[in-house]
Amino acid sequence: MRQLTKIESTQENRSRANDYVHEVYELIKKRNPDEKEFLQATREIFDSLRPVFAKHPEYIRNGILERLTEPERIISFRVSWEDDQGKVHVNRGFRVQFNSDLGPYKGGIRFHPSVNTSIMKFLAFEQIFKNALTGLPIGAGKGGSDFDPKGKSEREIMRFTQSFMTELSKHIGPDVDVPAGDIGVGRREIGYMFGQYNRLKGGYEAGVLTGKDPNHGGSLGRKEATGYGTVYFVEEMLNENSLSFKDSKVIVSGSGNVSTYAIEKALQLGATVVACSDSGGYIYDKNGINLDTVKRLKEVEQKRISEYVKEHPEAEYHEDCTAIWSIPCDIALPCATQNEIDEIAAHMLIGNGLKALGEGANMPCTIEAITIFMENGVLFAPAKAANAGGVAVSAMEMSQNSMRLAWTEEEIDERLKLVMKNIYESCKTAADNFGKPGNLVMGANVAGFLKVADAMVAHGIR
Ligand SMILES: NC(=O)C1=CN([C@@H]2O[C@H](COP(=O)(O)OP(=O)(O)OC[C@H]3O[C@@H](n4cnc5c(N)ncnc54)[C@H](O)[C@@H]3O)[C@@H](O)[C@H]2O)C=CC1
Ligand SMILES: O=C(O)CCC(=O)C(=O)O
Repeated sequence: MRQLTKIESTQENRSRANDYVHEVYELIKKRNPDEKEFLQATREIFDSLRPVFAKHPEYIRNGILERLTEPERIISFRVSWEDDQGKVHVNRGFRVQFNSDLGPYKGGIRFHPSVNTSIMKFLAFEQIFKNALTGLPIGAGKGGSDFDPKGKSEREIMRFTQSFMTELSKHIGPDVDVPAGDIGVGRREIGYMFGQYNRLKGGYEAGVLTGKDPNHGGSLGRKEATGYGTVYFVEEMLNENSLSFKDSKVIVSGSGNVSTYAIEKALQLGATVVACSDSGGYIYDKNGINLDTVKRLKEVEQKRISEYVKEHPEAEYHEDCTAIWSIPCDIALPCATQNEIDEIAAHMLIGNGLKALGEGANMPCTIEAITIFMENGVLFAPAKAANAGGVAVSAMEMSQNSMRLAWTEEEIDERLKLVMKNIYESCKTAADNFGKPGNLVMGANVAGFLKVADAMVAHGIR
């Protein structure tokens, strides 16, 4: 971590920093008026960075904020495909290549009907800071399509994914841009994309995608990494405050990749997980949900979470997934999607005794909800830091692919734990150095920013 405390932050520097941040934010609003998720993500960062610019006028001179908030490249393309009945469909594909100062663009692919430019840009923007925090050599990107995988047959998913990759393949490569999974994209879709990429290139480029099956070039531990990493990070934060997962009551939203393995690790650390959800509703079991059933329903049978109560009549199912936050708990892990916790949910959780929250999903809490948590003394682990374990193990997959070898599960887990611990320490130190001890939101934003800003200065104005 850089030595930051020696530089004076004078009144003049502070007001120049405020003016700079204000001017750039106004510019971004003007340039991207309809991109509410992107504006939300930038606003949260900007609020943290004022003190940094007061101490580092060189970042203002180098136009870091203007450059950091404009993607290096946005690729948008048509994805045509044929369904099982022979009907032709057209979806829109995206890849936002946001920043390459620390390494090849790196970030997941999302298939969900809500995907649009704003959501792609917010996710790729968040990825800049998250990837920087890992300390690994990866830049930032994100991609996806407004394709809805729900209700599609196996062959339809394959045809769509191949068509998507036929265009995307022109823009990626092991040293250029390395996509992975996100909502709606797991090992199966990565497998189809990998097959299609190599078919088009006429070779075998192992490092072009991560999240592959460990039997076919993937890393052990990648599937578990985001969920496990989130719990490791939260456990660091809890321990610092003489708390732990042991004997605590936990709620995890979602029941996909991140949620499943966050639940698994929380259980291993002695917690009781009383609720989880999908986009249709949530299940609640006061004695603790059965993870084996959730895994089978979701990973194998691809069913709705409502099916759970057929096998566990002692549990309750409620439609309206947002009501999951009305259940009393000590620790909440939102692991489903953006803005799933608003002010109302935040007040409910606090009223029911919430002690800590860890963001497994990207930007699951609104800015207003974050403020409420902080003002009420809830320990808060922000997504950029807490869910960085997934991309960290992706970077490890890239290393293994380059070396043409495979590390063991234990080796990956040790490395993941260390990365999460280091991220926690960097966030804590940055928050201390900038006068907001314990504020990990500010700490994550500042620590990630400094890493990438220094690289941008070193690489010249471009
Ligand atoms: N897969 C990864 O390695 C990483 C994922 N993330 C983030 O974690 C979140 C979840 O991603 P994955 O688990 O990969 O996706 P997934 O597709 O495996 O699972 C998403 C889950 O969320 C549920 N869901 C969607 N909207 C919901 C809503 N409004 N309320 C309740 N449940 C809802 C879905 O039914 C599904 O169970 C996303 O925000 C993603 O960007 C972040 C870092 C890495
Ligand atoms: O593993 C990766 O490259 C990307 C993970 C991701 O999309 C994320 O961290 O949000």
